[in-house]
Amino acid sequence: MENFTYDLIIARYGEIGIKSPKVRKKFENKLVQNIKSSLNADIYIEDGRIFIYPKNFKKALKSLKRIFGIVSFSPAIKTSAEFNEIKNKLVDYVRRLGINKKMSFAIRPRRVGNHEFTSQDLAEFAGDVVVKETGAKVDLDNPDIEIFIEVRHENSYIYHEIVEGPGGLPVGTQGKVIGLLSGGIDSPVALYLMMKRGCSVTALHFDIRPFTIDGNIKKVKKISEVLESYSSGEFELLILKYGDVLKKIKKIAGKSTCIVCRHLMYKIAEKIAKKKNAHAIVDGSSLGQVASQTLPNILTTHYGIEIPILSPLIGMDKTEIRKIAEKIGTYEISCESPDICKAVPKHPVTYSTPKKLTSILDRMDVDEILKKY
Ligand SMILES: Nc1ncnc2c1ncn2[C@@H]1O[C@H](COP(=O)(O)OP(=O)(O)OP(=O)(O)O)[C@@H](O)[C@H]1O
Repeated sequence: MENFTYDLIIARYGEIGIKSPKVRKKFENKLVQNIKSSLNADIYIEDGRIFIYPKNFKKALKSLKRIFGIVSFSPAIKTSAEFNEIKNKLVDYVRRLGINKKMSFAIRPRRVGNHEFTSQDLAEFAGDVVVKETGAKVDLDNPDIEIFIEVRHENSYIYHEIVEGPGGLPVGTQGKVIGLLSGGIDSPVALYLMMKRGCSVTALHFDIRPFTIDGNIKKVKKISEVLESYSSGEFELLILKYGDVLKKIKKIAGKSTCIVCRHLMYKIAEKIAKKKNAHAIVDGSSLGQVASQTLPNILTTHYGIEIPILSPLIGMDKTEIRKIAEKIGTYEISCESPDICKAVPKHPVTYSTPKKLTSILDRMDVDEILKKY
């Protein structure tokens, strides 16, 4: 690909295409806006394809892998729908690709609009051009290389690569969530998955020092930078001091420290959700992974919270979560230093109840705590 100069990138979207025309238009516009916020380019949408003319090609190819909503894309050259012009460009293209007589190829034609030829005519013509130019053999079932020629109205596009995009929905089309972001492996993955489903994210990190090491904040900031690179500019990180609150919780809650700690994090997140116009809280809980993540504890920690608490990792095991973390680039950062909370009791409760939680909260001035956030 390095030897090539292309004219444009053709990007495809998936799920947006099956929406009603009104929703589709809205999502398409958001996708274009997100692409524009990530790269400097002229962009057009036509017949369910996005035509991107970037100022910096290399950077654009890298950026498109991180824009949700894009299913795949292809760097392409453009010419008219005239067979002679297609021939000239195609000859140049297969030369640069280095196709030779030992290789096999297939032409994959596509046609949109009214033309005097069919897709089959186009494939036969183009196949002939390539055979004459290179001596390569046609193999439609298992070719060494596929050459795509799309004729769209008065233009044609030639390409040979289909690069996988991240899929999902454009960030911002599904509103905003408050994401609880620790320095661990799980929560960055949870937030990534919600961005992939179209949510913009305000990430909250509760700074629990002195119950953790100083390096944790630096780690959270680094993780946030990675997450931000997938967000098309719709990500922010808020770091909230929580050490003094945790001190109080530990003193009063004893074995239930983790339950009360998580519940108050949700309470604070709920308050911030109202301020930020967010519609849900997201965390990285995965059922049974640690003591606070049993079903009774989940019920208790969620008690009295009036907006949904979403846990996209709830049914995943550690290996699955780790794989995604590696793929998106947060795993190594999360592993840089251990993310241990020194407030965790020796024997944390695994079966708590809302009644028990309420009795502990009654002994704390929760309103006073919430006022600070
Ligand atoms: N200090 C924190 N700030 C913000 N959110 C937190 C914090 N600690 C925990 N959370 C949230 O609570 C979830 C469960 O945390 P817990 O420590 O019980 O499990 P974990 O498996 O270690 O999670 P992670 O790998 O995300 O740290 C986290 O995934 C995260 O969403």
